Amino acid sequence: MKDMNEGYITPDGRQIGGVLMELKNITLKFGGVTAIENISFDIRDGEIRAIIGPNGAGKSSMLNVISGFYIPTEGEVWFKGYKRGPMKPYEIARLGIARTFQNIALFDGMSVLDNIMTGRLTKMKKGLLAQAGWWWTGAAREEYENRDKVERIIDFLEIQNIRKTPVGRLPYGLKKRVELARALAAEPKILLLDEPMAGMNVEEKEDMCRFILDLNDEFGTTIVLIEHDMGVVMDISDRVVVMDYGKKIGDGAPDEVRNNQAVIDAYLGVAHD
Ligand SMILES: Nc1ncnc2c1ncn2[C@@H]1O[C@H](COP(=O)(O)OP(=O)(O)OP(=O)(O)O)[C@@H](O)[C@H]1O
Repeated sequence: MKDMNEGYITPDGRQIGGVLMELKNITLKFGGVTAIENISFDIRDGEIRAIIGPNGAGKSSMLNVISGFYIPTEGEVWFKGYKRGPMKPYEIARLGIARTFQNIALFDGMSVLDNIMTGRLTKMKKGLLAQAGWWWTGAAREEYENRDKVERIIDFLEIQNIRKTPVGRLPYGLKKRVELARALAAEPKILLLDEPMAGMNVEEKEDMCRFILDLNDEFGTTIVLIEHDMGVVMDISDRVVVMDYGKKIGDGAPDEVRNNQAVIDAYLGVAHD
């Protein structure tokens, strides 16, 4: 990879920009357990960045540090050139960070459309009083705009035909797609995907891969994903961070990481010294 301060061009010809988020010497401890030990890496504008590693390596913990949900025990997180302090969930969303979860977190009784609309809550500027006088105060226009954005996402993810269906009735793969739609509704700068293909069949995985690549392309969204399916990771990621026992053991383009001996050993379960 070339001069990282200037960004870089991917093998498929996409221009990746400057540093969007920098994680500096991150350590995270839960009592006596060190989930992350002194890890540094950056996330660049427009990049698809994967975090991989065996079970218990610390990947979810790292995603929670990136999202601002966990405050690291040591180290700093810089986002868009500013050092980030403790934040409330709505502040995280307003900063432009959205995520999906390992276990689907949707409202089963609500329609697909209403679930996706909940993803726009942090974008709504008008308060309840304005909603009461919604026509005069501009709340009506805002609602139309919100609906418009949501409809665009529904079209993009090809879920028009289920927009009125309660989420609880959908098969697993479609629920995951609705979760993605809800995260996109917040128009995030960085989208965090925690095992987006887990539990999917081959066809659902192919669809999800296509949507991730397309949304990165169409909306310019930077994506950080944790994924166990190595084929998927190597196919769609620009750069990969590899964790093992809370440490970073590799970082680079898929080909570099694939040929890294420490990574091969970690995946083959070679004993540590
Ligand atoms: N809230 C917590 N309290 C205590 N220990 C935790 C907590 N969260 C994670 N850990 C521990 O931190 C380590 C890293 O866990 P983490 O879930 O981040 O790994 P992971 O790589 O995401 O694993 P998996 O692939 O199985 O999801 C593990 O030893 C785990 O038991």
